[in-house]
Amino acid sequence: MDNTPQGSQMTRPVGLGTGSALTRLSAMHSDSTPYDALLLVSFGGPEKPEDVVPFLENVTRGRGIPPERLVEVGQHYFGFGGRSPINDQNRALIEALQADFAAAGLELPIYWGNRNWEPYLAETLQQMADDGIKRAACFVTSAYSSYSGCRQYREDLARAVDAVPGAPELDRLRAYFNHPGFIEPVVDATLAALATFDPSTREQTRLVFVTHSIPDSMNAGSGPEGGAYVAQHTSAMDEVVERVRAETGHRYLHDLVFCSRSGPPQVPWLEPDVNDYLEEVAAAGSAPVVVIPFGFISDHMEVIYDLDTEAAATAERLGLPFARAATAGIDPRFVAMVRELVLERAATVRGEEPRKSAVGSLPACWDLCRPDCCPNPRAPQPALGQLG
Ligand SMILES: CC1=C(CCC(=O)O)c2cc3nc(cc4[nH]c(cc5[nH]c(cc1n2)c(C)c5CCC(=O)O)c(CCC(=O)O)c4C)C(CCC(=O)O)=C3C
Ligand SMILES: [Fe+2]
Repeated sequence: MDNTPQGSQMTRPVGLGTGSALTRLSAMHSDSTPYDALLLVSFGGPEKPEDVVPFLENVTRGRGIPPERLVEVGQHYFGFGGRSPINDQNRALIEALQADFAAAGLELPIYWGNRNWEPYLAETLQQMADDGIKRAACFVTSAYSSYSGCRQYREDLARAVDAVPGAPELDRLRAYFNHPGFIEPVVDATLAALATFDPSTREQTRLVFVTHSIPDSMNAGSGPEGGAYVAQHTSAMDEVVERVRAETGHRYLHDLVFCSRSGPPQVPWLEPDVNDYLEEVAAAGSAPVVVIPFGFISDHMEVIYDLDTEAAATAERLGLPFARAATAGIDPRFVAMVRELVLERAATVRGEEPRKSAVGSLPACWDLCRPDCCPNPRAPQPALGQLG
């Protein structure tokens, strides 16, 4: 599949020396009509110890998480001073996006709202309404399709719109697990992690692709045909492995594994858990491991606790050389991807047929979800961004 990035960097006439042509081109490639804002939609996290319990209550309301699991997860947060890294990472992403937009001549204010912590989505929509925002594109900080990463955010948005008279119209941008702006930073992070290992044994390394576990049933219901969560991760993983092969000349052994399982033990969730997987690697004769948290776009608590703390300790105990690949974070390619997604969707809404960048075995994701896609595991609720 063609993977040339779309956008101004390709068509900019370098060295033509005609300021007006440059200006015209950049304006043409930065037409975000009909959007007058971008809304960053995220999970939210606690910022101080007193926030931890109310945050966890928000996350788990009515979800049947056993109390002992909540105590355990609370400890993860308290271990880091009661502060999740996620809000600061979203602040950094917004700053990077503002700089990227400005450099591209895109004048679009950026707002931020969360599911589980301040700033809550409804407060932000109120601010947007007060500022006269009429229609906004929504970038969700989850790259893959599942109830938790897709529909639940669309339900959150529908509820917030409902609560705010005069709220702007909202379009959720497509899932981006296979956008080159996401895949390329993961490839480079994997290469950088591999480079920390001794060249003489480097090719024995296992690439351990890690994402958030979800219930098997949630995976089965994800996407229009079901199974999209695992299918999208598998496709992204295969693409990264192939690009690493192209760079290094070696096709590394690799697997898709999971972290952060919660929920009652009798309910099956996606496996293997990363720690169990490392045990298997050790039992099979040991190998260096590069842990690649490609299910997360930045270093969330799952990454700094479940991987950097827990899985790293497991690897150490087992004597496996361990390196953790960086997340996309504010890599300039990832930041530019957000801009491309806004402009792509804006063009689609205007009735144009923009090129939709996607790499690997799956096409670019759909803009609007089918009503039966990623169903709510409890009871159906109104959700934004679907067909019909
Ligand atoms: C697919 C997925 C993503 C990726 C998509 C996305 O990014 O949205 C994600 C992200 C996140 N999950 C997060 C935190 C938590 N998730 C929990 C619980 C759960 N997650 C689930 C799934 C996912 N979660 C599920 C099926 C549950 C069971 C309860 C339920 O059905 O909803 C719990 C409860 C305690 C526990 O059991 O772990 C916590 C505290 C944070 C913040 C981290 C930080 O502070 O940096 C982030 C970014
Ligand atoms: Fe979660």
